[in-house]
Amino acid sequence: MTRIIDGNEIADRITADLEPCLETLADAGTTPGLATVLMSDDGASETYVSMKRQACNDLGIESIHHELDPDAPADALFDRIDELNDDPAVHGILVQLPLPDHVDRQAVLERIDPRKDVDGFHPENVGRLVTGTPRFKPCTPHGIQKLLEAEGVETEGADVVVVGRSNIVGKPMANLLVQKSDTGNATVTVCHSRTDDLAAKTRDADVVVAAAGVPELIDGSMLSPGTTVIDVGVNRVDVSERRSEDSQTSSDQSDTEKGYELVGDVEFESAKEKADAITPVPGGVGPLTITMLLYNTIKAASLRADVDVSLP
Ligand SMILES: Nc1nc2c(c(=O)[nH]1)N[C@@H](CN(C=O)c1ccc(C(=O)N[C@@H](CCC(=O)O)C(=O)O)cc1)CN2
Repeated sequence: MTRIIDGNEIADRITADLEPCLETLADAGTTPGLATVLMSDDGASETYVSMKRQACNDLGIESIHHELDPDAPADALFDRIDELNDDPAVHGILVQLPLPDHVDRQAVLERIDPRKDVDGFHPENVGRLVTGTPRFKPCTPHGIQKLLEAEGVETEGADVVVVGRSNIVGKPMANLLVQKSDTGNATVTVCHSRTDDLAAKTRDADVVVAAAGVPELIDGSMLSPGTTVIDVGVNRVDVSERRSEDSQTSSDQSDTEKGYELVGDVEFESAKEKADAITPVPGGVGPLTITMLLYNTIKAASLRADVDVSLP
């Protein structure tokens, strides 16, 4: 029987375990603060930022929000980051990606004080991750590690295929999984758009992490029985397009109202027939991404205050 992994439930458990960390910090006179910066009018980015702010408010992390016009010059964003770097109430800074084309993303990420880089994207933090001394693990791959751990999926000696080589998910995921650690020790293959015979690679895997950003790239025919399938894709697909593509696909009422449907990088119905365990979209990896951002913000505050909060 295939296990459908409940990301919301795992995220809720980790969030509950973060509460005592906040109490310890409060006793030391610190309330963690997360600054979110949105320079986009993309609906998905707006949704993710508001989910992050809500999660902060629910847990007791101060949420400080900044919005910049997507047409503003890049310097406006650099100036805002400089202010947030200097603000003692801000422990973590998150610049929501993607950024407008005229803004140099790497320059932005490098402008953030690495001790406030709760995304873990600054080169200093990437270097620390690769060398096995992480400060902030990037939220989505860290969340996937937590999810595999919670589900009892052994990574030691496992063949893991990561599909996608982004700096946000694919590369840090591969790096975390090869580390000498209880949640690592895997043999990792990273596949991407130039990989020859992707299906041959995924069929050999014990665990597939699909993070290519291509709707339903992986289907059941590309998996062997018993695989654990982690779907990172959160693709918004036009409801009318989807209906005409596949008459069997049923969209619910709320999808029709929104005008789009969320589709993973995995074709869920066929993959479910082969997988031992699989994450759904929505309700799989996404909630963990938010929770691990809270985790990193608490870690940033505890490092600054020099207080051991015993993070879960
Ligand atoms: N600065 C960053 N930008 C982006 C990151 C990131 O980690 N840091 N990751 C992605 C998007 N992302 C977070 O920002 C994100 C994506 C999806 C979810 C999520 O919970 N999805 C829900 C469905 C939500 C919906 O209804 O649309 C789910 O899967 O259940 C959270 C965060 C790109 N940018």
